[in-house]
Amino acid sequence: MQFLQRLKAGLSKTRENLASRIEKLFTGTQKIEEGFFEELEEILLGADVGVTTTLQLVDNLRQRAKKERNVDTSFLFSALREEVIKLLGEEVRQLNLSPSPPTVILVVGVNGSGKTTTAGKLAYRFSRQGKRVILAAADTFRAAAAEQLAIWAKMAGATLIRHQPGADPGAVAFDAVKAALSRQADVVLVDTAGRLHTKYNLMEELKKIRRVIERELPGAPHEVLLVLDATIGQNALAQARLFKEAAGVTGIALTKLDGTAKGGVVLAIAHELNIPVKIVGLGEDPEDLEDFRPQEFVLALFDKP
Ligand SMILES: Nc1nc2c(ncn2[C@@H]2O[C@H](COP(=O)(O)OP(=O)(O)OP(=O)(O)O)[C@@H](O)[C@H]2O)c(=O)[nH]1
Repeated sequence: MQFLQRLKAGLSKTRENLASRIEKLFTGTQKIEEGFFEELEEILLGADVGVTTTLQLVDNLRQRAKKERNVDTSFLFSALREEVIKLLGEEVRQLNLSPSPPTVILVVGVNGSGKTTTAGKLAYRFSRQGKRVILAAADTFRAAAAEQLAIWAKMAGATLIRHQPGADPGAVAFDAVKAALSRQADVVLVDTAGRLHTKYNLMEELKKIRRVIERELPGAPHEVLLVLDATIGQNALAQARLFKEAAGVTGIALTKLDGTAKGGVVLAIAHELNIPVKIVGLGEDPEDLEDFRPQEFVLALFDKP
């Protein structure tokens, strides 16, 4: 319940954008005609659900309406919710943890998306579960990134592995995995750079970090978590496509869902990228991280306050 309340509060701008307009449309409609579906399309597009996903959702509703004898708005409202849950998948998708520790989680994404914060929050969460955690500052490009991670490491009670600014990020990842093996750590979180001189360099560097990790610990990284900032809406999709190819992303952490009007982008991510959203960020504090629960997300998005 707490998650739902927090999500509802966080998504209040998206809800204003989506839930109240949908409610107005559904309560104000007497007869289901094409205009109804067109308006629904417009509302979904306005909440950053994206063209492809919106067209698919509304088309599914049209088909369902055709099949029913007595179509009314309450039928369509439940159908819409069902379709969205189908799209997101009903299950909560947990982070992949290795049955034999350490688990290595590579955290990737562009600058400012919330990578360091998410790595820190995860470290905090794992520590609270009694796990031994190593945080690796593989963003050696930006000196402040390691400082920021050091603060999180302290807060979480995690061990920090860092090198000098400008050092080889692969070497940091190497040391972190080695340290995890020798100290019998449970989880290694590798925070990476979000910007280099070129996109090409960044992607090559991520591949290299992956190779180093794989070589040191076969089967790792067990999770490549792409951090996306929900407030950028549809632009998150382009970023995700880029990282999906280069880094072999296995899950998404969607940050800054608190206070965005563009929460509908979750639907587009689920539909168009086929990468599960596993984690959501709902603020800047250590506890502001939750597993993504699709059913509650849909409630938070569509239901009246
Ligand atoms: N409101 C809110 N702010 C967040 C969330 N996650 C991260 N932030 C903030 O977003 C800003 C950027 O986060 P960082 O973790 O530094 O992002 P980064 O991707 O590591 O960026 P670089 O370190 O520059 O590569 C910081 O001010 C964070 O506090 C969230 O879920 N909600």
